[in-house]
Amino acid sequence: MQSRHFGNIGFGGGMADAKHLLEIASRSSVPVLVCGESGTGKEVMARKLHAMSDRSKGPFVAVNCGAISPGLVESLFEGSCRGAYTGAVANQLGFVRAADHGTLFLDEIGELPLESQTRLLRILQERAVTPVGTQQSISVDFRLVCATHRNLQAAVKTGRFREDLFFRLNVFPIRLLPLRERLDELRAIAVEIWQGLSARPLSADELKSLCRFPWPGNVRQLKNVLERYQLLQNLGDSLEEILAGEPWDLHSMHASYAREGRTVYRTGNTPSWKNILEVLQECHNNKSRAAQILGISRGSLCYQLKKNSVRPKPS
Ligand SMILES: Nc1ncnc2c1ncn2[C@@H]1O[C@H](COP(=O)(O)OP(=O)(O)OP(=O)(O)O)[C@@H](O)[C@H]1O
Repeated sequence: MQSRHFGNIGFGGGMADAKHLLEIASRSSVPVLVCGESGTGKEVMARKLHAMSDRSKGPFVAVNCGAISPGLVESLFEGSCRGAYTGAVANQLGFVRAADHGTLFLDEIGELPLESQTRLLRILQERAVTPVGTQQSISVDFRLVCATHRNLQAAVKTGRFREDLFFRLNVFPIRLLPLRERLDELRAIAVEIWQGLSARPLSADELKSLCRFPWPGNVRQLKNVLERYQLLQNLGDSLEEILAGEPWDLHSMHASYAREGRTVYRTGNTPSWKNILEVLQECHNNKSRAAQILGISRGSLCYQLKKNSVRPKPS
């Protein structure tokens, strides 16, 4: 369980639309579900929502549901009294009561085992907990914010997530787009992060370099790169060099883009030979589709294939 102060991360960078939604959500205590790929800033959102709400003076309790073992859910959420089970040497408040008059942030809610989902549903319905080892039901006043990188609706369809719980959580959904889909906002986010690292502003060339990459790791990856750059620039490393050394795991991104029929490289840069081969494989050698994903014409793709003397094998 963590209960941390809200850092100095603001909304300057690329969160204007989300800020508008947060302003609406902050005026009430309705449950909020923040969806988005890993690193898009879901926890940042949740903390900001708490800070903007009239619960800001209360606690913000963040729980990573993916890290809880099913056997401990009951006591971790509802608390326990001393002696309730072997090893219970002291009373435990539990996550829910720790968030009393504040916000309970359940990160990776899609990872919560089914059995634990039932328990959470009951807590939400009753707005109360019963600590392990007691018969006493204790009312709690908390605001619930959940986050997930999973498609919970799909998880409901496959029976992996309870439908009734989904509807309880999905009252006010906010979707954070991957950074590659808000490249126009990338500059603002980069400037904001960089301001916290250096007194020197980022140059136009540096910003241009940052915009050339698709950032599969989203804002987290951008932040890591900028932090590394801030440390290494004094040793003579250029931003280009640091970017070139990044492990760009584009594979999963290509796969999802191929399914959705969208383009990976929107910034006009020429894809590398390795990327061309990966995308072709992903598209089962459908050249039109591969060209679309790569953001180049079919003719350019055929030229590249010819130049490298490769004939895609029939799939
Ligand atoms: N708008 C932003 N401005 C500055 N930094 C940001 C912004 N959004 C996210 N970050 C930074 O990016 C990193 C990842 O953010 P966060 O943990 O909120 O993402 P997440 O979507 O919750 O990730 P995960 O799903 O992996 O838990 C953090 O270091 C955070 O400070």
